[in-house]
This record gives sequence, structure tokens and C-alpha cells, in this order.
Amino acid sequence: IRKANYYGSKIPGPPGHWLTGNMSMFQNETSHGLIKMMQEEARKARDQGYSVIRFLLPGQLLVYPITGKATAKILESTTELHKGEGYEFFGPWIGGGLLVSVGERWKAHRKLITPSFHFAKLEGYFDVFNQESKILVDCLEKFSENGETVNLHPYINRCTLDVICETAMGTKVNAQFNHEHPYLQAVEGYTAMMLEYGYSPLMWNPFLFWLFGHKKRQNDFCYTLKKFTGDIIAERKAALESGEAEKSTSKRSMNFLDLLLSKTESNVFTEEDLRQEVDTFMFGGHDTTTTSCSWSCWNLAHNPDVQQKVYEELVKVCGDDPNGDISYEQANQLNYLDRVLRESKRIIAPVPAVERQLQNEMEIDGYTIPAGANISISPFILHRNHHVFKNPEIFDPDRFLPEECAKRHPYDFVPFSAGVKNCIGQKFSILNEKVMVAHLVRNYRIEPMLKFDESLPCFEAVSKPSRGIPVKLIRRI
Ligand code: HEM
Repeated sequence: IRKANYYGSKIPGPPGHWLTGNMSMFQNETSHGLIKMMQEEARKARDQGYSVIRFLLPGQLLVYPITGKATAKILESTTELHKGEGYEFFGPWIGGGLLVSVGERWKAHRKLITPSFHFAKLEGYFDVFNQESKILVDCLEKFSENGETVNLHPYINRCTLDVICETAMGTKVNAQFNHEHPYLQAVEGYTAMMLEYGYSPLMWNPFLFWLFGHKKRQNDFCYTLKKFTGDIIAERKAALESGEAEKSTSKRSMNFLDLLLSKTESNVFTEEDLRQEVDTFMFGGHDTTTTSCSWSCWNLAHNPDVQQKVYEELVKVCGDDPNGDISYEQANQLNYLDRVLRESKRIIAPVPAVERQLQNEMEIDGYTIPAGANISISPFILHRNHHVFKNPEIFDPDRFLPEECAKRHPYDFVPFSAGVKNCIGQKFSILNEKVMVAHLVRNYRIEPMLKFDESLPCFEAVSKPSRGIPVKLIRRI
């Protein structure tokens, strides 16, 4: 506590209690209030010319770089890759998967997995992107017919789960037809617990964690999550061994799970390594894309002119058949849609923040941050920098015209983080989302059924919309 207070007193930030620091600012806020509070603290600090701010939690110094330039220092480090303490909560689920691992293990696994996201592979995933997006459109048809309001979020969620299972694991789970999917409920429960854990010091004590039943809750969620992926792995393995499924050996289509299974056969990977990486991909790749696509639909619904321009671009590039597939080449020509999806990630970043725990002292813009401090890289804070994004609360896709991007620091916009530990799935996710949104907009005009700020991003592992994405869908003729 003394060390955190000593260094903390030299970094700009709100005054705090000697023992509890700024804890009360965190505990008194709702999840969305927390985001607003931090954005406001960052705004005040920037206006005073600061590039970092800090918060103090009991014995913990939490530092936020608030400009792209200050963020570069941590993101460009090739040694400060340890995740913050908050990630320990995910240990029982994803263990030492890519997201949290460091050192030689991380390097070796990342090198092995990277080829699954080579651009030639991405093209091979388009059949699944199209197929599942069309199922999504069909599942929503009844709402356009009867004029009922529909919350798009769970529909998109089931669609992205089907996409990731089929592309990465070669397994169809048909979640779009199973509305009570236990895996999705467990993901929701586990990630919601994370925020509770992060700001409830009593939960940090393992005995109290157990005593109040949190451990049991966590174990139950974990059991469901691991059983789901464990079954997928076992099924795929059995299918390959019996010759029922063809091993995808072509460079173009080898799926992630087959790749990892081949490494366990040659003893490069243990069975446990395999499970952890599969769970990491499910965790990292599914909820994130869902959140991003949901907010894109919300932004489109609230900006009908933008939605119309997206539709016109779609007709121009892909033709006017709403049921036709969108090819990889066409997706790459949808430049306006691309800007819209980026602006949506700026307005509401799907991942509110990622953390690093310093192993060595680091200086950022003249401030000394001690070893052990947590540095939070928060797109939520960086993307609202009013010195860089004028009127940051306004949705304007033209901020992403090439000439506008050239005026900014590359780390002013970091929805997928950056540096060596950046998101491995970013291209996959962007293309998947493009195809989903394209199919939705080609078929329906999306109208909002709440004001923009009546559904708010929650500060969990992902920025889930507090009241969903309630819309009316009007069939395009
Ligand atoms: C809109 C969608 C997505 C967003 C916003 C997103 C964001 C992020 C962020 C912020 C990180 C942390 C990087 C860091 O600590 O610096 C990350 C890491 C990661 N993401 Fe994503 N992600 C998305 C989609 C995906 C998809 C689709 C996959 C897999 C199919 C994926 C797999 C991963 C993995 C494995 C890591 C860990 C990488 C490493 O540490 O080497 N993500 N992602």
C-alpha cells in the first residue's frame, strides 16, 4: 500500500484514501457509470496536458495511458507482456492459453496457431460466414413479418458461436436453433462474475470466495464451458480416427482444431495445452465478435443515412440479390462498410480494456511506474480522446478515411490492441462481422426501439449492451 501510494502520488489522478485509495469511486458506480467516470477523469487530465492517469485500489496502482503516444510505450514493449491480476479469474477456464501465457510457451504456441489466420485460410472460411449469416436472416424473418420488436444481441451471439465452432473446430453445433444453449449461458455467467470479482476485495480472499458460494458458482460455469469444448475435441478426434471425417490437410482449409490435434499426435502439444487453446479461442473469439456486431447494428439503426449508404454500396459491389453469397473479394471492396464498422468499434469498443502487470519499472512520458503496477490499455478511454476525435460522441465513419487516419497516432484507435500480443483473430473477426452485417442490411432496414443511450455498454470482459439491441426489422423489397 505504501509503495502504491508513494508512486501514485506522483502521477495525475483523483485523490484517494490512504488505505482504500479510489475504491469508493469504483464501488459506487454502476458498470456503465464506471466507464463514464473514467472517461471523464481522462478528459479532465488531457485538458491539463497529461498523458497518463492513475487510480489507486487497496495496494494496487492502476495506470491508464490516455493518449496513443503514451500507449505506444507499453504496447511496443516485447518484454512487458504479463497480463494484469484481473486475468487470474480466467485461470480455471482458459488456463495457460495464448491470451494469458508469456515467454517461450506463448511464442511457440502463437507461431503454431498464426497460420490458421493466414489470408488464404480466411478466404476458405467464407462459405461458413455466408451460410450462418443467411440462417441468421431466416431466424429473424418472423419479426419482420409480424412487426414485433426483436433483441438482435442473442441472435447474433448464437450465429457467431456457430461460425467459430464450424470454422475453427470443423464442428456444427447449430446454436442458432437452440435458444437455451448452456454454453452461452455459462459464458454470460462467468464473464459477469469477473467484474464483480475485480472490484470486490472480499472476493480476492480464497476462503471468503469459497465461503460465500462464489467458488461453487465459478466451478459450475467452468464445468459447462469445459464440457462443451471437451466434447467437441473428443468428437472431432473420434471422427478423424474412424475416418468418418476427412482430415483437412489442404493449406487452404485446415481448421484450427485439426492443426492442434496433429501437434498433439507429434507430442508438440499436450492434451491439456490443446484444451486450453481451444477454450481461449472460444473465449477470445466469440463474445467479442458478437459484441462488436451488435453495436454495429445499433449504430446503423440510429444512423439511417449511414445505413442507406451501406445498403447502396452493397448493391453496387455485390448486386441486388439479397440471398447471394458475399465473396472474399467483394468483402474487401466494401470500403464504406469497413469505415462504419471501425467507427462503431471506436464509439463502443467491444473490449473495454486490457491489462499488463509490469515486471520492471517503466517510465511513460516522464512518470515512473513501478514493477507490480497494472497498466490498463483502454480503447474506451483512448477512443474518446476529444483532442484526436472531434466531438467523440458523434458517429462519423469518415473519421476512417485514409487521409484522416494519417493525421492520428496509430494507437489512438486500438480495438484489437497492438504490438506483439495483439489480437490474432482480428482479420477473421472483421470479415465475419462484415458478412453478417452485409446480409442483415441487404435484407432488412433496421430501426431502433430505444434511444441510443438507453442500452449501455457494461464494463465486463466485453462491453455487452445493458438492454440488448432492441430493433424493428423492415423487409427490403
Ligand atoms: C471484434 C472482435 C475482437 C476484438 C475486439 C478482440 C480484441 C482483442 C484484444 C483487445 C486482445 C488483447 C490483446 C492484448 O492483450 O494486447 C485480443 C487477444 C486475442 N484475441 Fe481477439 N478480439 C476479437 C476477435 C477475436 C477472434 C475472432 C479470435 C479468434 C478466432 C480472437 C482471438 C484472440 C486471441 C487468441 C488473443 C490472444 C493473443 C495473444 O495473446 O497472443 N479474437 N483480442
